[in-house]
Amino acid sequence: MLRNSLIGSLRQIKPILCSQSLRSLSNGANSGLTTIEVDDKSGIATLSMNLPPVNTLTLNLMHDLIDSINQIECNKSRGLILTSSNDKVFSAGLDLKELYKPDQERLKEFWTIFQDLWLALHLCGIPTAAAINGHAPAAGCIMATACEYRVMLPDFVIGVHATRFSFLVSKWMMLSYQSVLPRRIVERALNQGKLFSTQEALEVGLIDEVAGSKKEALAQCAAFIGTFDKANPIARTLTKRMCRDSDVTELLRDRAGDLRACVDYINTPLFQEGLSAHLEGLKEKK
Ligand SMILES: CCCCCCCCCCCCC/C=C/C(=O)SCCNC(=O)CCNC(=O)[C@H](O)C(C)(C)COP(=O)(O)OP(=O)(O)OC[C@H]1O[C@@H](n2cnc3c(N)ncnc32)[C@H](O)[C@@H]1OP(=O)(O)O
Repeated sequence: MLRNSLIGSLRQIKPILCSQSLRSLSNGANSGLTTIEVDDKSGIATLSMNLPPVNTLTLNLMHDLIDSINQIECNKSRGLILTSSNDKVFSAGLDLKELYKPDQERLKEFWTIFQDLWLALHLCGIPTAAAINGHAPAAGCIMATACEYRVMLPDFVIGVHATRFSFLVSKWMMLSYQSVLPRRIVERALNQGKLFSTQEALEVGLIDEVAGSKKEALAQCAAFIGTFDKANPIARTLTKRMCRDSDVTELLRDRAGDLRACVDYINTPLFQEGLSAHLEGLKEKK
């Protein structure tokens, strides 16, 4: 019953490219904001975000990421490693400019594609790992928590600091955080608007390992993906999705309701004033 409902709901987001032959993966279908490199020996695909200066999740980057995840999954790669081609920032999270005094229709599209991206990553059938080679605040952290394993480089920060600028997070974003960290730590960290240093993130379990370089981080992610070699891939995929069922059901059950609540909240003076101050702060930092 649970399995059937899960498979049913998963069909909604099944990659539409799966019938095509995609052995040589390219980003022809998107605008080049991501790159995919498949290691011929291991069969593992590395998906890099490549939107200077800080990989903000714009509509275009999110579209590209979803296309790329679908391509990698359809091509039956052995695993997916998400990383950044910027050596200082993994992702700065959602594009704040999209949230400031937004055009209402575009805001709806923006939030819907963010939901899609999280679902695509969270339910990706193959093993996933994040090589976090730079700062990963807010939605950058949420993308990393949607992966199955996290390796991070030293001297960066990761976490959801939304409350610092009067943002809330959706329940599904909170559940994503909570799928990695104990609830009491999530509650405290979300309320504090805490960004964890690499070392703190390791201590609480937000990341699994620290790496000395990006090359090492990719190797550690690949080693993690290798740990599934003895598992039957279909059984593994179904098991992963069953484990994640309660996290995604919350969103799949009422995507429209989530969209409405988020759009309403983003339009409040509380949110807009907090965002305006945050954008000023980013400018003044210079
Ligand atoms: C009751 C109902 C409940 C319903 C629920 C309601 C939900 C409401 C939804 C609200 C949203 C939910 C949660 C939010 C998720 C997000 O992801 S919001 C984004 C948060 N991210 C940040 O705050 C990160 C901000 N950036 C930084 O801290 C730094 O940039 C950095 C990542 C640490 C990198 O620093 P550095 O390398 O020094 O680069 P900078 O010089 O700071 O930045 C370069 C330029 O990029 C611009 N920029 C940075 N981040 C963003 C961004 N997220 N969006 C847009 N633009 C960004 C920065 O301003 C610089 O621009 P220029 O000055 O023009 O060069």
